[in-house]
Amino acid sequence: MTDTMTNLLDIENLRVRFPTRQGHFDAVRGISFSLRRERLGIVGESGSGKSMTGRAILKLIRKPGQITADRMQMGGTNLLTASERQMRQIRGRHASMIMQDPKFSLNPVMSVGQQITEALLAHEKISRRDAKTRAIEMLDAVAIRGPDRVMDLYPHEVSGGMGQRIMIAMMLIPDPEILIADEPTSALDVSVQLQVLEILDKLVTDRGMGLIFISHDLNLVSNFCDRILIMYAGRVVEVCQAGRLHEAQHPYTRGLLNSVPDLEHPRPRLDVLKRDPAWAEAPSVSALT
Ligand SMILES: Nc1ncnc2c1ncn2[C@@H]1O[C@H](COP(=O)(O)OP(=O)(O)OP(=O)(O)O)[C@@H](O)[C@H]1O
Repeated sequence: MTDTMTNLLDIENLRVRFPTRQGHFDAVRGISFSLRRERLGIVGESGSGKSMTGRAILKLIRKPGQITADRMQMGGTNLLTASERQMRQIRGRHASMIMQDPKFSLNPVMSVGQQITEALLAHEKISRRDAKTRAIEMLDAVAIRGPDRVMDLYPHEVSGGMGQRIMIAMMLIPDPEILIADEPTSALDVSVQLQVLEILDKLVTDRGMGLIFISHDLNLVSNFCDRILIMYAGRVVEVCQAGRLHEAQHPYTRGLLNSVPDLEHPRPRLDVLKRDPAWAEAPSVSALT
């Protein structure tokens, strides 16, 4: 049975800092959370520090950006002291990240089939022929119709939704325990969005993965995730169980909820989100479990 109570990840007092001409800018300002085998949503407006949080977990912040924390533990590994070599292994085997636009992540001069096959060969001791069969099975697993044909296509020949599913297939090759998805569906139209979400959902349920789902769309996240961190100005202002979002207390969360159109209870005008400078100064709410 999958152990659902052990934390896959513990992050305490994480900061991401960028030096600037005027001093420094803290994109993430001391946030704490843990991840179990669950769907954890991170929501907030543009610039609130969601992507930097996701990238910091895999130490993918580009220089001169700096990551500091009191603790960053992924299973048995202390991420704070892990070398770049160890981090590459972690990124390959334990945790993967799906970005918003797959076109930037796929190699433009290799066919889809070649990319998946090469990735499989790099991770497993199998023959090229078996790798090809597995690649077709993987495309099939992420609901790609006619996988044989898709194997021969190049990234520019596939649609956004298909590209995103191919990326998910690639990310699953090492069978990671943690998947970080940064706005994975925001470039897709609604029906394709749902297909990609279904695939991610199945992965958490069937493989017992922990998913960090980053989005600016509170509505989407509340339907899809188990627990939600609401970020504002680099801090976590509120933590909610998705099913209890209607009980959210923080005015920023309430504002995000009220600025979403509701088809069942339409309002003549949506609320404009008002901001209070005090929100940015309040201490970050802990989401450790
Ligand atoms: N290299 C950099 N130097 C200075 N500031 C940076 C740098 N990279 C990012 N930032 C700032 O860090 C803040 C957080 O960025 P981040 O990408 O995490 O936001 P986000 O919540 O994911 O927003 P979005 O939804 O737009 O992606 C932003 O204000 C951004 O301008």
